[in-house]
Amino acid sequence: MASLTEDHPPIGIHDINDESKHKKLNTDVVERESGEREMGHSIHRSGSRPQLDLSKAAIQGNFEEKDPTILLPNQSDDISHLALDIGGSLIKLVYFSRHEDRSVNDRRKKSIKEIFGVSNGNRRSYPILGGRLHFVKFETAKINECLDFISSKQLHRGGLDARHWNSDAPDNENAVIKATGGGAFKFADLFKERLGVSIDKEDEMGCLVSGANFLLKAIRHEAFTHMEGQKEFVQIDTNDLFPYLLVNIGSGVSMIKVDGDGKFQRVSGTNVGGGTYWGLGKLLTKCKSFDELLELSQRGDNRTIDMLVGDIYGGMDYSKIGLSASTIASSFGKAISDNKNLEDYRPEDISLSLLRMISYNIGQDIILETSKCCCTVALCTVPEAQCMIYIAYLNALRFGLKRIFFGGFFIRGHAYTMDTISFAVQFWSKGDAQAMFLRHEGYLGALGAFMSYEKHGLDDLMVHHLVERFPMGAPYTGGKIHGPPLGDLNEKARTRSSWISDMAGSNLSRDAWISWMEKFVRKGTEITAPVPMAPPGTTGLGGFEVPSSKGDTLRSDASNLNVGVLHLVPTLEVFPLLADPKTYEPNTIDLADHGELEYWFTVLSEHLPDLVDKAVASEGGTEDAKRRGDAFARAFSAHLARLMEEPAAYGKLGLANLLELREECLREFQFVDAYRSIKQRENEASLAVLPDLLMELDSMNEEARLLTLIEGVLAANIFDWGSRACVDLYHKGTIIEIYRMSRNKMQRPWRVDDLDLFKERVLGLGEKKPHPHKKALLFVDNAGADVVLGMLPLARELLRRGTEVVLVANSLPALNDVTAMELPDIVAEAAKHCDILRRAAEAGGLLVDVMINAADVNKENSSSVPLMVVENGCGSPCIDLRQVSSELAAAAKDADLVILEGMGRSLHTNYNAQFKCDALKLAMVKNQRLAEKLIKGNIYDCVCRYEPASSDLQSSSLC
Ligand SMILES: Nc1ncnc2c1ncn2[C@@H]1O[C@H](COP(=O)(O)OP(=O)(O)O)[C@@H](O)[C@H]1O
Ligand SMILES: CC(C)(COP(=O)(O)O)[C@@H](O)C(=O)NCCC(=O)O
Ligand SMILES: [Mn+2]
Repeated sequence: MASLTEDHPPIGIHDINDESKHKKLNTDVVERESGEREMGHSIHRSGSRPQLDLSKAAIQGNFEEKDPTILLPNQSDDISHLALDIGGSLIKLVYFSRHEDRSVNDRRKKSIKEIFGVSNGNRRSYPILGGRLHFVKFETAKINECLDFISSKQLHRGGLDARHWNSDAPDNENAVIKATGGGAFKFADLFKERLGVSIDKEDEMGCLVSGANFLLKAIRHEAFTHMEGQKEFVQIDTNDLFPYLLVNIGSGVSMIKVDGDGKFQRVSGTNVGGGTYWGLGKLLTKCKSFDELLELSQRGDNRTIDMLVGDIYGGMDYSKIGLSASTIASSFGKAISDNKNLEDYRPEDISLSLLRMISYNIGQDIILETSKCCCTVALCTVPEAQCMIYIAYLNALRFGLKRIFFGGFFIRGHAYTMDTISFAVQFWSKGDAQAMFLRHEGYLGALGAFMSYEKHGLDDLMVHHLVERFPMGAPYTGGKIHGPPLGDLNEKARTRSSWISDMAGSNLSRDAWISWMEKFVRKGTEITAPVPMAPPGTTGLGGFEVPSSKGDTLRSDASNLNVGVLHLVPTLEVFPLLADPKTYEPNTIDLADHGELEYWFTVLSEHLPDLVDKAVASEGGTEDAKRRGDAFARAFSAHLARLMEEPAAYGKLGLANLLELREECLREFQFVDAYRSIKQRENEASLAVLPDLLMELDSMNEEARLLTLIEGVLAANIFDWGSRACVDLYHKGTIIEIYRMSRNKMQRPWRVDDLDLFKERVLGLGEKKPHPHKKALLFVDNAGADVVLGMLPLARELLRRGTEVVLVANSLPALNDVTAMELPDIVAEAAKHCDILRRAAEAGGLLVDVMINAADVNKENSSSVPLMVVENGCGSPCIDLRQVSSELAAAAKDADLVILEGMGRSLHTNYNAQFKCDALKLAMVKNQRLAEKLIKGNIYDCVCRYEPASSDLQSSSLC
């Protein structure tokens, strides 16, 4: 069983290459490092607080360098980003790292700022810089490892980058770290000695409370109930949070009545707590870790060692005082007469007996303390932890508190412990009070200390500002490469290329759209999978065993996979056009249904080898890339395995979360854009034929044109490298065959077909006049044909009708989705051949850098409704509209039409979303099961769902 006392492999992916660097940093590390490695040496990265002292700043080294190191000699103690809770058993660290600087040359941004008047952080008097909150713990007994960790990351000096700007300077005399817990006093000198920093001591109870308040207000899925193995997240109404009882079970136990921010009273406590259980357990069982001890208890039978009432009363109850024969009369009492040695008892039984005894004693002590003694409780029949919980309940009762939140590392996310606690609270309160647990149970104090830094500006963070992401702990990143090396990329690509051209030569002339389609074929033949289609197992998963599920036993790695890094993105906002953000649920598919989870688990697992191949090839197929590919596969598989075991481990789980997790894992291992070359090739091929498509469209009447345009969007949505069925298609046929098949499937009625309704609005009907929308937000999906031949022509049609168009694309790559960074070039290329697009793009500020032939521009005709591009704030094939970029939120303010395109954005998420404005959801369903479930149809069926904003919201017609 792995434990804190074992030597973990080094932390983070870069450590794989340099095992000596962090050797023996023995932690339950829950953090990510990749982002930090990506960072440049920029001034913006110097900490979580903006108050940098820039006086005497100087560039160090070569002025010609792109990102020269900047020295800030006077920067002192005002970068707050490390806080500690040094407890009797564990040291908890919370630290903040800045997001990597993404200030790339994005011509889109300038115009967006001008048009919408938004810039990051303009809602605050000083900017909050985006970053990440990391959670790490160490054993207090191994404080030197903690100091090494802080020192290796230079956390005491304002972050990783500090070593760049001040590497030769002596440690800063004035540096101060906020810390709470007894160790803040005990180890203050050690910190000064080893790190040169002073400890600013914060009150422990105050920190616990402010940590709990912060979590309960800012994290969507922080609090949960746990009954009979079922975890259920509770959305706390922040206006109705107080009062509550906070029971922190650490080494000792504290019970705190919380009435508000900074308003609390410690009402009870005891010295017999988690530390007692662990300490005695260690002595008696020789267990090496707390988890091992806890796991033993699950297989224990305390009756072999505890003296029960029945043992004393000859098997009978002592009914006069209400004690049953099975009640523990004396913990460990049997050892008196058994005449056995310690070795003769099973460690499992000792552990369980101890767990019960400790809990019982905690209860009894607090009874005395609170003068609420109840002798029936002293020998009560309820199991283990319930006595102390009874006391918690008594206290809750005393103060009229209905909610009891349990924190502290004793809980350890342990299902058995939580179930016992919940049962007891429910039992004694007759269902009136509720026990709730916190995902960041052990980090309340450290978070509170972190919050106590003045002016770091995190106090008013809202739920949508925080995105939790899951890095991998050390055990999964330290592995070796498995499987044979990748084959010869060129050879495979050549073979495939000639095969595709053979196939492409046939049967084209029958098609009406032959002119541009023919060219597409020619271009399309160049679109080969740029990476080998290696058989599963040759990379990534080869040789890797996913951690086995152990049913109800504790997982050694669970604490590495329990809490993630909290990404603070203060510029995220709730999409303003959501009809009701409170009831909005992005996921259409709830993975709480185990059958559903199993299905998607299989889909994602089967897609993994192919994805790893693409990712490795996208990074040049180097040894390093293969190593990272392998680590990515391990990490993602471990997450999937963990979620299979406990679907709610990381908060409420929907399909969108799984798909995002995959993208996050790729980024974790520095796969910046796995489908980059596929996207490029498909863009080129599509752009080459766009003018012909546009010509053809222009020759149609407006009704035929609108139909063809919507058909085009649906047909082109087939180019989806995330769908197993589609990827299989790409292996079997040419791009042209796929497109043709797709167009042929376009016969109406589609499975969900509201086109007539949409047409009526856009073109009018009979007496009804056309009523163009003022402004449309087009959430685009895939690169290549999807955006170029599908969404751009649709955008052009809207522009032509006087509708302002905003193309909304991903901020970060995900599968073959087009990103906001890529779109301006695509639009610019398209605009070369299209006046409407060109003028609109100019008006939208997208064409500022493009060489436009002056003669082409008809000045009189140059005014146009604008075409713009905004980023959506995410990097996933799905979209959670509770967390979008501020620029999208600003762009949405006066929009009256939202078009969501693709399976991820309009089916997996948002299929049931209601908007304040008209909404058009367009997608091809590229998964049989989803087609059956969602639209009672089949794979490749299409959805054209139009929902007008009007109060008489019409239900879509399922054909
Ligand atoms: N990995 C672990 N190592 C040691 N103790 C652990 C571990 N996980 C859970 N525990 C339990 O958590 C207790 C410490 O809880 P914590 O909230 O950190 O309190 P403290 O601040 O007093 O150290 C330990 O005494 C033990 O019962
Ligand atoms: C990841 C996707 C949502 C992307 O689809 P898109 O949004 O591009 O239409 C989709 O490919 C998907 O659900 N794939 C997994 C299902 C499957 O392989 O059948
Ligand atoms: Mn997509």
